[in-house]
Amino acid sequence: MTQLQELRHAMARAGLDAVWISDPANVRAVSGFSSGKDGKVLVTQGGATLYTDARYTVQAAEESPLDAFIARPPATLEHAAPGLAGLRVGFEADHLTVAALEDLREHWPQAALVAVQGLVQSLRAVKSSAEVQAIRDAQALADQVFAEVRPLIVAGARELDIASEIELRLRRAGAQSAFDLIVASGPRGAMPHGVASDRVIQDGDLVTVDMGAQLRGYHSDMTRTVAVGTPGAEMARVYRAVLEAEEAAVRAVKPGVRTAELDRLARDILTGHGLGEAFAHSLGHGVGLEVHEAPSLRGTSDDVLQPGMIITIEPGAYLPGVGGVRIEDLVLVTEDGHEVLSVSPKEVL
Ligand SMILES: CSCC[C@H](N)C(=O)N[C@@H](C)C(=O)N[C@@H](C)C(=O)O
Repeated sequence: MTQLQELRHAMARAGLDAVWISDPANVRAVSGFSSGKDGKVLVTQGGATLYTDARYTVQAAEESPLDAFIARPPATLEHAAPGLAGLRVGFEADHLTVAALEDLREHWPQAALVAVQGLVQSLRAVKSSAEVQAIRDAQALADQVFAEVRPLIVAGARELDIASEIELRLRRAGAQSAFDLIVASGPRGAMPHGVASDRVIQDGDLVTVDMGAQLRGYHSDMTRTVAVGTPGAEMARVYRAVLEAEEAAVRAVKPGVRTAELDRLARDILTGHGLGEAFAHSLGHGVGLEVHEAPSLRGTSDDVLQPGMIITIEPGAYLPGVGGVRIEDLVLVTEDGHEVLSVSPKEVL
């Protein structure tokens, strides 16, 4: 079943006649149009139209099988209005701005507008084989770039030097960085999202490198924490604890497992090492057209793993004023278990 067919089933279950898709990743998912931020899609039970403007006439025809209507608002909304009279039309409440909702109300006075959340996102959680290949390729590139850059992570280098080397190599390979590169050394490692700064790496530092490639619209995500010289005994102990939690959670990945249970498993191990409070975020998330997407591996999540999901497993421990460790793998849920897509070696400390 195509994503559009699945969406129509989901719409019927939600009692919707139509849905107005404005989230860029969702626009891309249902239409194939890669400039999702400059496009919208109206899906009804009988049709689907991509709305974009004249900058994208050629691109829309090349990328999307959907009928395209080339105009800017309000002409786009006026074009859609007659077909929506008397219908229940969903809009993406987690993306549409209040101003854009007012526009819909003004131009579609005869439609019943219904706030929906996660309608398309939930369909994106299970990847097609083409999507799995795209993410596999993005991760393979990230692994290759990490291997090239690892020797440059030495005392005297700046975090920014490492980040710019990674970005340059990704760019040269036709990709780009999936997010602002995290290179957090020494005490800066206590910031889970410590983007690269001008700090000079010191002998004895642990350095957390969290990087991903964006290739053909799909993302990868991986973290390695590496040692420069010999780290102190306390941070080496923290590293081993995080590695133990990470490996245990990866081993437990298989269809049918509740993601909240995985988070609990990793958290319990860190708690056993006195690091429960230091694990300041969720165990992981799905990865695809966005770096963070469904499923969520948060302790409060109701998500259950299914074959075809691609998730991260990334426990961490962050000690303010001292440093931090995160180790993250990108994992494909398979029919009978899992496959780890990230192959960069993990240090043994
Ligand atoms: C700004 S994208 C950062 C990507 C990074 N690999 C990452 O996912 N970091 C996690 C610590 C994170 O942000 N987790 C989220 C899902 C959370 O726990 O809320």
